Amino acid sequence: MSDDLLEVRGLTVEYVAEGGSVRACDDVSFTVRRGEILGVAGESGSGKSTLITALTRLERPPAVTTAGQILFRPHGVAEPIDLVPLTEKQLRKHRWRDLAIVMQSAMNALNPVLRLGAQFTDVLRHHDRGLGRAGAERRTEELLSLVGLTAAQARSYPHELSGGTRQRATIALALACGADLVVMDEPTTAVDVVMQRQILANVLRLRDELGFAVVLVTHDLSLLVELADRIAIMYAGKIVEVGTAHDIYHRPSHPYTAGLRASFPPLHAPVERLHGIPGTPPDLRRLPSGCAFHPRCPKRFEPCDSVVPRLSAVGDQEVACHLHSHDRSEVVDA
Ligand SMILES: Nc1ncnc2c1ncn2[C@@H]1O[C@H](COP(=O)(O)OP(=O)(O)OP(=O)(O)O)[C@@H](O)[C@H]1O
Repeated sequence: MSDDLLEVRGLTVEYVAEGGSVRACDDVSFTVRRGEILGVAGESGSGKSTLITALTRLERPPAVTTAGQILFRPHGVAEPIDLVPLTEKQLRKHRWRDLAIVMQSAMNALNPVLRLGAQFTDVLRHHDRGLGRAGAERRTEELLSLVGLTAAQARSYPHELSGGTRQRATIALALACGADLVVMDEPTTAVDVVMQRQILANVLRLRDELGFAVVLVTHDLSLLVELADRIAIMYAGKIVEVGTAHDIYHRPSHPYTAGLRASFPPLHAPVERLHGIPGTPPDLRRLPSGCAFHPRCPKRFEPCDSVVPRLSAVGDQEVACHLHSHDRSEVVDA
């Protein structure tokens, strides 16, 4: 069986409006291996949430996927499934069981009028018709204990629980059906830093135990460096660099990655001075010519304002930057 669980090819998502469309995800390609944690980072507006909602086929108008493939290879399936053309009914077969989602706010995922335990047993029994009530309750307890919650908490309504507890419950719910891929969009923004660390440490432990892969979106690069195996950096709707968490942190190749890294506190050293990236991300309706980052880039040179750099391999990383173009003639001729 292929090691690649997910292979995204040329995914393009546009927000369609009368005055013109905005391409918030532009020809995005990457892979997610079985059991790996792939982080996606970038400033606000870079297209992270757009990518995630398209990936899980949850985008709604005005967002439209206009090109690309999302090839998914869940367990027990011989040929990869392209999620892009599937109908909602076809997708339902994969949701929870193969592909689970943890959204920014746990309140959106949990039904406010159902006790926590009932939501778990509903999901479990929907996906396993042979599972009796007692079996579903036992499994619910197991799942809640995985994230440190008690059977007593299963009898609570979501509003009776703290934000952190609700978010842990959402993660347990996402794991209820043994999904191969769990997609998380800023899963801990609603909770304090201590709880954030606890929740993410839980995700890491569960991943080691259960072997699911995670696509984790956050603007917090230092958090990803601690948690992710590989990191994809987005800027203006494009992936500009992908590499191991170690390389992204210690040897960033794209000047944007280097700037993003410098704007976060060091992992294990006192904070001295943080250097932000000058300027702001571009308005996607009026993208700069060439590399979208060039107006903010300290290393720009002659091709940068006229030629869009392509994502290409540089050692173990992939980088879209003219500084790393193998073939400068390609840059000059284009
Ligand atoms: N509903 C919408 N209608 C039109 N354009 C939108 C809409 N939502 C997002 N966009 C456009 O897509 C861009 C990317 O937005 P997206 O939410 O995917 O970015 P993000 O990286 O997730 O940002 P954040 O970290 O703030 O959530 C925005 O800058 C905006 O131009």
